[in-house]
Amino acid sequence: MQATSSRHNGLGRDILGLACTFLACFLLLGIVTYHPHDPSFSQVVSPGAKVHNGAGLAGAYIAGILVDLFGVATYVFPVVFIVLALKNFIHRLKFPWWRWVGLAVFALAVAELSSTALAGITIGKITGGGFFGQLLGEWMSYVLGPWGARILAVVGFFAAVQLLAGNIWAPLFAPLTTSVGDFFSKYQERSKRKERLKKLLKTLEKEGGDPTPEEIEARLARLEQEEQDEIAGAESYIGPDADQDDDDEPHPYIQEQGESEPESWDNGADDDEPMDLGVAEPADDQPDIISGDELDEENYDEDYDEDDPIFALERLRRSTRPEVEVEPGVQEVEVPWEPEPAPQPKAAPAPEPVPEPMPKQDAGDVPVSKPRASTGEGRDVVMEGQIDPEADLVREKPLSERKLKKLILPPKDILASVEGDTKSTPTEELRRQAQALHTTLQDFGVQGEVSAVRPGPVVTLFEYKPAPGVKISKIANLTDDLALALKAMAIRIEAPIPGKDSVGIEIPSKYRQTVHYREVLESGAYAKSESLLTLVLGKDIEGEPCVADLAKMPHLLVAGATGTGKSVCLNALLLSMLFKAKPSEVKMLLVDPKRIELAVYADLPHLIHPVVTEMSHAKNALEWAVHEMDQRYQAMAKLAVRNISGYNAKLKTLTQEQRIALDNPEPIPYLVIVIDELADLMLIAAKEVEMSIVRLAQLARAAGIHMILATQRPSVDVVTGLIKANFPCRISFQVTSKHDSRTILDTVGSEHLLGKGDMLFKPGGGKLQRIHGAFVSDEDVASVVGFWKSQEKPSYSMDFSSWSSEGGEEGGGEIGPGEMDSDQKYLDAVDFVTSQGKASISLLQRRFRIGFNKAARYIEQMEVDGIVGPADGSKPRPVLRGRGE
Ligand SMILES: Nc1ncnc2c1ncn2[C@@H]1O[C@H](COP(=O)(O)OP(=O)(O)OP(=O)(O)O)[C@@H](O)[C@H]1O
Repeated sequence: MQATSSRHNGLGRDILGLACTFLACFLLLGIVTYHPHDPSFSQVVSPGAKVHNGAGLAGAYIAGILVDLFGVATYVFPVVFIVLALKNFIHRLKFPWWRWVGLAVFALAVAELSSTALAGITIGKITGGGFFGQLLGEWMSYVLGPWGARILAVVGFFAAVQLLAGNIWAPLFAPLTTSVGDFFSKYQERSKRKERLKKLLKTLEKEGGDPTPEEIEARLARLEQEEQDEIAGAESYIGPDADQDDDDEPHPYIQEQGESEPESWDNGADDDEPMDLGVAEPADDQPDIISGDELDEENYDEDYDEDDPIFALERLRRSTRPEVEVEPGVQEVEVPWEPEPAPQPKAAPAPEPVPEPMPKQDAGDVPVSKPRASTGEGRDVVMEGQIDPEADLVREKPLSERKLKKLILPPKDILASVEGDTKSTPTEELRRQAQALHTTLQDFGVQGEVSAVRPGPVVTLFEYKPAPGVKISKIANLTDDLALALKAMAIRIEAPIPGKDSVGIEIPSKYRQTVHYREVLESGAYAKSESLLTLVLGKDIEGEPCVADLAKMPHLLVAGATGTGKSVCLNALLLSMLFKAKPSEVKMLLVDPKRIELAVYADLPHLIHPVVTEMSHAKNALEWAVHEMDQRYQAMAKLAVRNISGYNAKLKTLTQEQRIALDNPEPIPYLVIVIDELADLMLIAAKEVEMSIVRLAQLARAAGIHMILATQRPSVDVVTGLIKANFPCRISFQVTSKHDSRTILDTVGSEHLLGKGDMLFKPGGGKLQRIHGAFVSDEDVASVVGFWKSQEKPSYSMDFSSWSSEGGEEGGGEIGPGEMDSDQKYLDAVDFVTSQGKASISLLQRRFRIGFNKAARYIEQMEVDGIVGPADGSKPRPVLRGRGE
């Protein structure tokens, strides 16, 4: 039936492919051996005259008519048939419509050009553009003029080549655009420096005194550093400039992620480290701009400009320079900003609060770093040529240095290669099963016929069309009887199949195939999905890859009996995000009461907190998430946007002044909260946990916060009605009873699943879908996590052990004047805001790496102490006095 028809299809395609191959060869032969003296439709030769064409009389006639009509462009015709032949032979070969358009435009452009601009051009024995070329040329010259027509034809030619061959021009012009870009950025930097120096000289003039050139240079360097700090402060999350964003675009040939870079605000560096930006740029650029090369004797004389402050400084330097012969190298050393290229200057933030330093051998522990027997290739965690060939070296380097490297997404081949599991049930066996099914149903008094058989990787779907008058509930109730009669482990009946007049009977296949995670990851479904939160689920019963978008769900509940594939599924879901999103785009909060299931994710840079294993901390974590959601809503309200994508998009359009006026808003990454065992969490504080989860589930979508909850106890005290009402998307693995299935999916069915990742997926509002979960091994998980760890350390911004007390104190009790005088950090914060002349919560959060509550308390205390003024909307507060004044 189905199999037979697909075999017929395959045969038909093969025959068509052969026919196209013949036509391609025949045409090519006819065209290449075309001779103008051969007979054709437009030329009669005397009978018995010799035919020169290699394809005989037929070739002569066909080539003749084609050459008359298309001239040189005739050569395109064999190509058309070659493509058609390949398309029939190679099913996966894609030749989309725009390539056909490209081919047509190419032929027209060639025909036009060979009858006008390149008239007289001969390829083989074919000359000119034929009838159509001539017609097109004349018409275009009439409409656009001769030159206009030529330009359009040339542009058409190049456009056609681009359509056919992809973007080949960009790499060709890349060196040119880069050098032009470099030239302009150097020019810009130089002008900025001139401005700065002008201002400084004016200030110095006002101040009086007689500074030495070295002092001037030192002040200039300081000034520059301060400016960079300011910019870095403002852009600490966004990144210094658009260029860096562009740099982050993955290489199209390394990683097919054009598909997955919707938000370009990420600069690839650690967003929480403003000073890195300062360190990143000047090391190379500063000496270029001022010292050594540019101000040496030659340049000085050559580019001399009376008004140029740089030369004014050099004049001063020369006038005060001691008359001593100085070696050129020594002079370089004396330039005051030389020791500062990689400074940790005064505005540098406090060191990152990384609670547990990453053990050196972390990434080395990853088994994948060893060569794989299956592929025969080494699969180092850091792929050769993509980050650094020597992974160890990368790990040894200081963090700041590594941040300068761009973060790249893991390549898909970091996963173990999969071997095609192609053993499928023989057609004979399928026929026998269909017959047995038919007979058994007849035995139970159900009339009808098997209308289609669809074999899949794990189960085979038999479509059964009941005779008129048969109640489908009668078939649905026969599940166990059919399983017995067909000697099947478990049978699931879908009655009816949506949109069909049949009932689906799913019987386990004789040979169960494993759905490998890599297969689905490499499928078009995953590649095409642009969401950073695309989740790989597995394959449907017909073997089609299935992915889902967590951002749309917007939360997911996963339940199933123990040992049925939940942990593997969670790993697959987490990995799906790690293949698309950088730490600055998606943050994760993992809660793992069992302590071992998610332990492999420790030190993943996407984490905002080490994997939470203490349930009291997990409760705090959920409360924090609610608080974070409120903060995000406030931030979005400030920019008058409705969700985080709007927020991040609007941020990019803000000017520097607007940003400062809005208190330096920062881009908001997605936050994905994964709880591996909800039951354990509900045990300690069911009401509070439920309240937090429900609140998040109801509101967090717009704020970019999404939850994945897993449980092996799908009882009503864990998966409560309130939680269920707010989690429309659910996955159920095999469960032990109908009752559990109802608790999870509101319907029966998951008790008939086969375990080992076999699941029922309930999309929000949609029909239940049976999916065979993708299998991902622990080694693969470790490889991907190791890949990220080798690029960046986590920067934990939260501590849930102290969050509760911090939150508890918020707004609680009056703070007396001077109450915090013994808190050194508070005193530092006062000094800091005094030096800045303004104060805001986010400024303190960034500068001192403290939580929102603490920063808010500091600001409140400063207001009580009379150091800062009252709040004025979203503007920073003014500083009224310094400490001790
Ligand atoms: N998609 C899959 N394909 C093939 N086998 C799978 C798949 N998912 C899980 N398995 C098999 O099932 C076993 C149990 O899976 P897993 O550990 O994920 O179950 P679990 O539901 O998390 O169990 P527990 O609740 O006890 O932790 C795995 O060791 C694996 O061999």
